[in-house]
Amino acid sequence: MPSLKDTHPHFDFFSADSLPDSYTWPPLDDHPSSVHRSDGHHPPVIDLDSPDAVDLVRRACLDWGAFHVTNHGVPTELLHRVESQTRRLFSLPTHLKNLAARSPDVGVSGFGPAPISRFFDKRFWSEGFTIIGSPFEHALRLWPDGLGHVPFCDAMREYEEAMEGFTGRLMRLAFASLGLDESVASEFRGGPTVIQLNSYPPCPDPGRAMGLAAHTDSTLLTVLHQTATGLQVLRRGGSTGWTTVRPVPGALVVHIGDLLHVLSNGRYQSVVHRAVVDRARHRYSVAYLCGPPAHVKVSPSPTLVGPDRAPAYRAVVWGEYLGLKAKLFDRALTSISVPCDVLSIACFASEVVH
Ligand SMILES: C=C1C[C@]23C[C@@]1(O)CC[C@H]2[C@@]12CCC[C@@](C)(C(=O)O1)[C@H]2[C@@H]3C(=O)O
Ligand SMILES: O=C(O)CCC(=O)C(=O)O
Ligand SMILES: [Fe+2]
Repeated sequence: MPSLKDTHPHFDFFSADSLPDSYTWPPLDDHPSSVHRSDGHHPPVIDLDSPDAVDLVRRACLDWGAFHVTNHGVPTELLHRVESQTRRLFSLPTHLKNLAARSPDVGVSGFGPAPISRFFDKRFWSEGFTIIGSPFEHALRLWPDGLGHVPFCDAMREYEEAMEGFTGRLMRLAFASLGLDESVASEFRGGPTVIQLNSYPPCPDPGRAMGLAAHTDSTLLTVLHQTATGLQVLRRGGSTGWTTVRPVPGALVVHIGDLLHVLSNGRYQSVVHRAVVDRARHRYSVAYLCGPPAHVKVSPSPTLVGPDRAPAYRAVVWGEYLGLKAKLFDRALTSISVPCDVLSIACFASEVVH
């Protein structure tokens, strides 16, 4: 079984009093400690029970590709429990973490740097634990006494159930906001569970370290639970640089992923985001990555395609798209876009027919 040492030589984040060269990035000008923005410049907070929720979601998706949600129905007690089990997991000693390291031959689940880290020369100041399906097998290796894994697995299973309900509601809202039939959203429910636990230890030089580099998620939607500052988003079309998404107590953050970008034929763009780190605070985040069932093809919705609006992307299933992301990273979405010459032929053909 490969250990973390094989895939990513272990580095003790806590004993470092300066940044090693392999962790030193060019200065992050937009690090929250050096940027002070007005309060208006922030992804909106949407009350899911608001009668205007559909319009608010449409505006947020068009303007930001990200928003906060309150009244989401996920119990506060469960959010606390998931965060405390996440802390418990990352505070395990390295020799135990090595027993549950991600192994490329077996899959993506387990401890390791975020999979996209291999596209960068410099390392991320973070650790990740990816859960695909049940965490039971990995958790039993970490807590071999027969009981230690129970509170961790219970919290993750309950979170998964709560997220299935919540993302079902969100997908219906997103469909309605695009003018699509809400009932079709149910076809995209029930995909494999993917939870990404992230840990960002305190860092001696946060302005030159990167928690998680800029990326979009390969999902329909991602729900992020964060209680400390660190998430930043790029507002599409704006020239305003990185915006720090400060945690809103009790709210969950929602990101548009690449597959909703495809389904909406580019009307809703996936949000580019990253995580930065702090000098004093150890930050944790929990991402629930919502994708479609394995066999479901995602393509631009026929309702959003017409004679004047050709499909901008070809159909793709989640597994294939994840493979493209793992190979091409930020060129994955472009790799499934329909080239312009094909588009103009399609437009011409439809003009001839009509
Ligand atoms: C289903 C998945 C999405 C993800 C790759 C993965 O196979 C499991 C981990 C996910 C994650 C979480 C951190 C950011 C991200 C870009 C990464 O490196 O791993 C995402 C991947 C993704 O959305 O492409
Ligand atoms: O920790 C964060 O704020 C971002 C995490 C994230 O982008 C991810 O897990 O995909
Ligand atoms: Fe992400």
